[in-house]
Amino acid sequence: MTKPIGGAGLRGQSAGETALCTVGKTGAGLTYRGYDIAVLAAKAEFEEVAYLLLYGKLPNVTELAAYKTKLKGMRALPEALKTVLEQIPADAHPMDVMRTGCSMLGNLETEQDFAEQHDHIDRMLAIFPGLINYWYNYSHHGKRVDVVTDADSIAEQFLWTLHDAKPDPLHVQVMHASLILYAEHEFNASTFTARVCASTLSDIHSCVTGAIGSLRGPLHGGANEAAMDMIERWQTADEAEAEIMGMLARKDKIMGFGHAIYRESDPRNAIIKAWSQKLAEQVGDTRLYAVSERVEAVMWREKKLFCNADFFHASAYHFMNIPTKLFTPIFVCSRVSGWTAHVMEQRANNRIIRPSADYTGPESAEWVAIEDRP
Ligand SMILES: CC(=O)SCCNC(=O)CCNC(=O)[C@H](O)C(C)(C)COP(=O)(O)OP(=O)(O)OC[C@H]1O[C@@H](n2cnc3c(N)ncnc32)[C@H](O)[C@@H]1OP(=O)(O)O
Ligand SMILES: O=C([O-])CC(=O)C(=O)O
Repeated sequence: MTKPIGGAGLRGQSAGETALCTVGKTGAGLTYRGYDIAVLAAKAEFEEVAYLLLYGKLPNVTELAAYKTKLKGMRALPEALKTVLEQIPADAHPMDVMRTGCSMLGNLETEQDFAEQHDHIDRMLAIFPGLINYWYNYSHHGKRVDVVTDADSIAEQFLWTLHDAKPDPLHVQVMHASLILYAEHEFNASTFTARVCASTLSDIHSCVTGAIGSLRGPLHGGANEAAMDMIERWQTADEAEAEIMGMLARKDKIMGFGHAIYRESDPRNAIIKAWSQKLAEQVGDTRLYAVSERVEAVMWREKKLFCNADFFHASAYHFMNIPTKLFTPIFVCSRVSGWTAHVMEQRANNRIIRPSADYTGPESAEWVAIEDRP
């Protein structure tokens, strides 16, 4: 079934060109610069994919090693940023922490010229995992974690700075796949936000700060947390089925299902689902994976709605002992690569993004002096 063109949410309308990504072009596929997501997720490290998006080609051995060394050297948090993070309370939303952290970084290390863009982008990629986990550990456990670790990759750095220990290699492998799956997705809401901001010739931190705000919402990146909150309420697959049937009858939105572009499946789902199953076996889970699978089956049977990238990410992250509130910040640590690739693409061929609106207000209104108004 093809989706109708036009209508609410600019659905089906082209809002520009990109050489970065195709979404659902053959009905279900996803490619980054022509490479199939399934191949990238199976064979690449996240840094290779970030390099592909940001520098235009897959790196060779020397280029990848140099890129990882560069990123490794950019992990330290400025003291002023630590001070700001330490002021943010434990009950703050971690996406608000990401937004503030990114904005503060822009105050401390302001992009003065677009010629510096690559260095600022690489700095954000390198610093974001430590940034959120420094705040998390300080606000929740009173602990100042060292974010300058020996972690070999962004995937490992996230888990290492979260748990303040070298992570399980299987978990690092899953994180690479997860970061690759989340890296880029054409003109989704947060990327479009970044491009609109870039089109005014604003600085890179403003583009990313705005994008973080868009990703925060439960209809976009926030769905992975919302999915987790939902599935962890259920003890058995049968209970999950009964509850989902009730939610559908009440016309509730089921988080982690449906998509604005894909019609029959999200190609990222099968990949993260397989990892979730493997992790379930590792931790001896007999509940969450079974619950998730049943919800998937019921949603397809009842509504022909399929899991998007977020649904099985919930259980996968949970099995790796990642607190639910940090799920969407991981999305940021990944998608910053796609956002900034789009910012550079926008800057390279810019015209300010300024669509028109169909006016629906009154034709003309008569001025009434304030003392005469009802
Ligand atoms: C990484 C990501 O950002 S992926 C998206 C993450 N977001 C979520 O998982 C939130 C839940 N999903 C949704 O809200 C939607 O599916 C969106 C926002 C992703 C896409 O929205 P739209 O493009 O407007 O959806 P679409 O046009 O396909 O909806 C068709 C119908 O299915 C319904 N529907 C879509 N998704 C869901 C859902 N998750 N649960 C229940 N019903 C749904 C819609 O309400 C709509 O019904 P209607 O015609 O009676 O109004
Ligand atoms: O494309 C979208 O609308 C949402 C999405 O899946 C993403 O940003 O990864």
